[in-house]
Amino acid sequence: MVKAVVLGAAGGIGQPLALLLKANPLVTELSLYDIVNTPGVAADISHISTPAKVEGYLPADDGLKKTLTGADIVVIPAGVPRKPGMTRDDLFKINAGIVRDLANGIAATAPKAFVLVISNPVNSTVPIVAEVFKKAGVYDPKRLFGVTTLDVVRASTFVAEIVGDLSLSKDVVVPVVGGHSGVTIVPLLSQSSHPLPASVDTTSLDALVNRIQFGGDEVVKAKGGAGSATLSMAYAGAEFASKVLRAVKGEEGIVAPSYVSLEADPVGAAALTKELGTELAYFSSNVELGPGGVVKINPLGKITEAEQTLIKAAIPELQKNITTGVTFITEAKVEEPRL
Ligand SMILES: NC(=O)c1ccc[n+]([C@@H]2O[C@H](COP(=O)([O-])OP(=O)(O)OC[C@H]3O[C@@H](n4cnc5c(N)ncnc54)[C@H](O)[C@@H]3O)[C@@H](O)[C@H]2O)c1
Ligand SMILES: O=C(O)C[C@H](O)C(=O)O
Repeated sequence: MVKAVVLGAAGGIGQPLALLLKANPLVTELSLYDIVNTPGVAADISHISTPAKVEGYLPADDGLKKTLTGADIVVIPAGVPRKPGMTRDDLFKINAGIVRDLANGIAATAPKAFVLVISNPVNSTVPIVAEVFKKAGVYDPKRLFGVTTLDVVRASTFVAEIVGDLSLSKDVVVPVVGGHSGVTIVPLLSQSSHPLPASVDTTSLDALVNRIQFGGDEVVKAKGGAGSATLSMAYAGAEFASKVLRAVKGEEGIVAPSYVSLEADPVGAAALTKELGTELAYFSSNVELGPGGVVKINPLGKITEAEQTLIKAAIPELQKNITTGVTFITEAKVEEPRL
């Protein structure tokens, strides 16, 4: 029995993600939560002829608690998306509080669930969830993931396009490491399962790296104010959730990049830190998954000088994003009781 939860389930990502989870044979119960429209979304999805039982809740009548009771995996796409001209960090002001409140709900009701954070800026929202869990005394770094799968999906697609055979895109594996925003997104194209054609010169390679780093902006621009990636994100989120669930069920050898706390695997973290040449509390690297979540954080391995330069550029930005997330909780002002 697996109960999956989507928080933010009526949104652009939430609806198709809920649909894909309903279609996942590993999911037996699907609980949907949003501040609007969840009963309608749940009623609609519940008519799909797959086994998962579907419920939808709003905040009233302890809806968050009912949603989360018995949850095994919680995926969070709640929050506002970008409009043209905004960075993901511009979303922090609104999304930090949303993610904090939802994390408090998870800590109280489903502290053992695997938590997959989609809400941006991921580099900061994952530390927010961790700090909330630490405060509540329920933190297990092996169970908390920032979803960076969309970067991996984009890299696979764009490489397949360049190789000239889109039918390969499902098989192309490119590790994308670092974090999930602009320069913190570092594709390791030298480790691509499918090497780039010799015709790809340095200029084209730089353009490809840039497209993977700023693929989100491409969609934001194309949507012209109507939000950011939703459908490709739902696909990516469902893929990553499925990997976590397959690993929980005992399938071995599941590896995927994800933005995790380096506390999840101190041994792997030590090797990674040596490669990075600096200590970071969170980083997205290839992570081996098992029944308890993170089993091993893999090192970067052999990378090119150009990739080393990209990593160097990512580090200060990541440091800043992590501190922003951590201090949002640790330095939060205690609200004065109102008389
Ligand atoms: N990690 C990634 O790769 C990635 C990719 C795409 C988008 N995102 C992020 O995902 C988030 C959602 O994007 P979207 O396009 O689905 O936005 P959206 O506005 O379409 O949907 C967000 C949903 O969250 C709900 N919501 C707001 N506050 C809530 C709360 N307190 N509790 C529960 N639900 C709440 C809204 O009602 C809405 O239905 C954004 O922050 C976006 O930047 C991340
Ligand atoms: O670009 C965005 O704001 C959404 C998401 O993070 C993406 O990469 O598409």
